[in-house]
Amino acid sequence: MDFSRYDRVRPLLWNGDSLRVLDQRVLPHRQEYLDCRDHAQVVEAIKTLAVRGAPAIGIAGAYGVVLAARAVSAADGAEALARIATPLQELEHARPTAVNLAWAVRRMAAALRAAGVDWRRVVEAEAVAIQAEDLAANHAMGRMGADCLPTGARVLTHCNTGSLATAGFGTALGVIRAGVAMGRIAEVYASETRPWLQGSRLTVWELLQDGIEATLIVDSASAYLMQTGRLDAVIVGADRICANGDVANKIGTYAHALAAKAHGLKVMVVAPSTTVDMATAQGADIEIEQRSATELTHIAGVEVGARAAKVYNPVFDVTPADCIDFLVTEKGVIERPDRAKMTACFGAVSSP
Ligand SMILES: CSC[C@@H](O)[C@@H](O)C(=O)COP(=O)(O)O
Repeated sequence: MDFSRYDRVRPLLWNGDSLRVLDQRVLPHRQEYLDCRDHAQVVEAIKTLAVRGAPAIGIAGAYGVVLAARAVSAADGAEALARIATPLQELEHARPTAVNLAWAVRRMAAALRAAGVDWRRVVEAEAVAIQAEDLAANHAMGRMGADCLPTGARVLTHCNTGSLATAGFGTALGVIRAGVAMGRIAEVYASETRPWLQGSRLTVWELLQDGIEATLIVDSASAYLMQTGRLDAVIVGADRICANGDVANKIGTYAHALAAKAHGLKVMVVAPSTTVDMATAQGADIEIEQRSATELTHIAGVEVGARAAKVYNPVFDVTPADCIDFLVTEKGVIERPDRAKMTACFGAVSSP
């Protein structure tokens, strides 16, 4: 099936000299691209969420390595790598929870280390390959995930896992696009995703570009929708998937998953294998990013919270493996993931 009509948005455009980043901070009201010409601008774009979503920050990080490497002169790849140790650290640690970023920076470093005199060409080709592989993985996952759904499914998704969060098409949103195209999905609900509103600002906008109508709900309405029989499945992405199948994803995912289990609904997690981190044994070992208090106290720059309030703003949570019915990667679908099934599919450690 041809999904091209559902595949229009591109968050990252490499033009050979610079990385153009669709600025997600100002969507959906303005569509503006930032032009990143050095690795520091890429780091800033990742930290400030101009580019966000686990696979997308991995791809941005890869092009950040290209820009860092181009700024040095060296006889071969190994010498170039030695000269960009600090930029590599800055890129790898721009955000802590999504493993795709560290994975991509390490894969780029490995390519550079092995490259000879033509290292400039090699390093650019590696970043282009990372981006192309992510798009291909999303198309494959879309089909496989949609095949797991009953015809006429009514689904809820959280955060934004679409083209904006990836090379294109999306992970969980890719399954939703494919499911709509294949006639498997009848209704889509998107939770607004406090505090940064990835759901209401980005997911709803993306789906509208494709002519897919989504119904927006507040995050805390999901259990009520399940209780009143309006949903069949929850479909989400992931920022890091551990060796035992535990999944870190946007804060609120765990609550949706618990409610789904209490009401007998299916929970599907969709992510490329670049999100799998077999070196992290379990969810409790994942560093959960904390972001600024103003994300809660202000909305669109306007202060709405009481000034003296203490704020705690963890932006990811961990859904235990036993809440997950389907784990979809480009390598296939794992039902009820656990350590043995994860090891059989991904081996002991998957990072380069
Ligand atoms: C395909 S994106 C999967 C996840 O990265 C997504 O659900 C998510 O949690 C993104 O968080 P964000 O803080 O917006 O980068």
